[in-house]
Amino acid sequence: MDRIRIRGGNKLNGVIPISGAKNAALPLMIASLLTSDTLTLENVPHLADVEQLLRILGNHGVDVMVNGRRESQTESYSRTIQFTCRTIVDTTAPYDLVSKMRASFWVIGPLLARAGTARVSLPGGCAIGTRPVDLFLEGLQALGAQIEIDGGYVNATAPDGGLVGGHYTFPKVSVGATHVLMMAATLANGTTVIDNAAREPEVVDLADCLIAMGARISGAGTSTITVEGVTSLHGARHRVLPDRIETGTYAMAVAMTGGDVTLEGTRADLLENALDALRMSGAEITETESGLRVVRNGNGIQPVDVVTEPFPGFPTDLQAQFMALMTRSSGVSHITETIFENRFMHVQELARLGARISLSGQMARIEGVDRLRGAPVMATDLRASVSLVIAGLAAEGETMVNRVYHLDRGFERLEEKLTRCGAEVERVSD
Ligand SMILES: CC(=O)N[C@H]1[C@@H](OP(=O)(O)OP(=O)(O)OC[C@H]2O[C@@H](n3ccc(=O)[nH]c3=O)[C@H](O)[C@@H]2O)O[C@H](CO)[C@@H](O)[C@@H]1O
Ligand SMILES: C=C(OP(=O)(O)O)C(=O)O
Repeated sequence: MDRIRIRGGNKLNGVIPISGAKNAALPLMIASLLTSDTLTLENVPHLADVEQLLRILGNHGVDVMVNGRRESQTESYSRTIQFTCRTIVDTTAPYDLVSKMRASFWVIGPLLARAGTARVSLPGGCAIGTRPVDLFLEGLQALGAQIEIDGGYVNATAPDGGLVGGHYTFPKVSVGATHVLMMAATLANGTTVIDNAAREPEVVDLADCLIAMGARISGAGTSTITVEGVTSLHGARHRVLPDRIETGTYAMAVAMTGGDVTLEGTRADLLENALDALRMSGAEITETESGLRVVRNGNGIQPVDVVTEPFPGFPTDLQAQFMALMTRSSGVSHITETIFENRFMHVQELARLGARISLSGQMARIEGVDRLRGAPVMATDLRASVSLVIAGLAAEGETMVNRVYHLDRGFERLEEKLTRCGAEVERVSD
């Protein structure tokens, strides 16, 4: 099981290429099920979750051709991948595949829309919460789907003539359920209106791709999305959105260590509230032609209170990373997690490095300390793992982050990207 060894104390200076977004690539890949033509995706990141989804899509009959190229170490590894699903050969998504990667549950929408039937394993929860799928099922029922749950599987059937356009208002914002409902609605008979839809940039990216495939969608990025069903979709070529969570993560790493780093291939509008919080903490962030320049020299880290919210609020996927930054602030800060019920597992690991954090329900109180000291720590989930790396970069001595398979789900070539900027970070394989 791989580990990551960090020797802290170095500033970060240089350039970090930002990869395609995991949370955009996954729904885009699943959209390939909606057409018998070829969907070509550019800038697909090399991530464990992407590789797992390739296996799942292959199980449904998607042919995959990777003609990206592995460039020198100084260039991004982004790949161009072609997906062709001439026929859906299997409408079952089995437990042993779905349980490994929650977003694979999202195939239920395209399977229903194109094949009229789907048997998809319930994904089960994960470290950060139970993560039910009730909103997915309610939304699909609003399009006429018959749903029953049996033996841990969702059995879904569309009406004989196919799904029917409907109106569904989400009682709470769900990114995945918005993706799924939007994809299913593209091939429904009639018009679908989705209210209280997720506004994340990844939803807009998926809508842009679906429109390129011939879908009729308006309102993506707002709370109301309208989809006018069509009889079929055709192939397209689409470039995966830059990863805003990776962007925010590395910006927080620079804010933590001090230094001057340009994050290449990303955009400020992807981060909204998170950028505001970073600037309030004392980081100088400016837009450049190639991306974002992050500088923190001299002045310390200011305490900042944040509350996680759906986009454009502060993203829950940056909560752990921001907490790591706040452990070295000059005062007391508060972080409130409103999206997931169990997303503070990094707290006890940060405490092993000397952080002073107390929890009261969904709120963490962080009292900044003058120094962190390296120690062995355990990654518990994807974003918690990288918060330990950020803390290790500023800790005195050596920090060993165990169970980095969590990290490999969502961060491409992290050690290389940090080492290029002066960090002492290496992967240790047992
Ligand atoms: C692959 C991907 O894009 N993952 C992201 C996606 O996850 P995901 O789409 O799973 O997260 P959701 O936006 O659906 O979850 C938001 C909240 O709604 C709840 N919920 C969701 C669905 C449902 O049917 N019932 C229900 O109660 C969840 O448990 C959670 O408490 O959005 C999350 C919130 O921005 C991010 O943290 C994840 O990184
Ligand atoms: C929670 C995350 O992903 P997933 O929904 O795939 O678990 C994440 O990207 O932080």
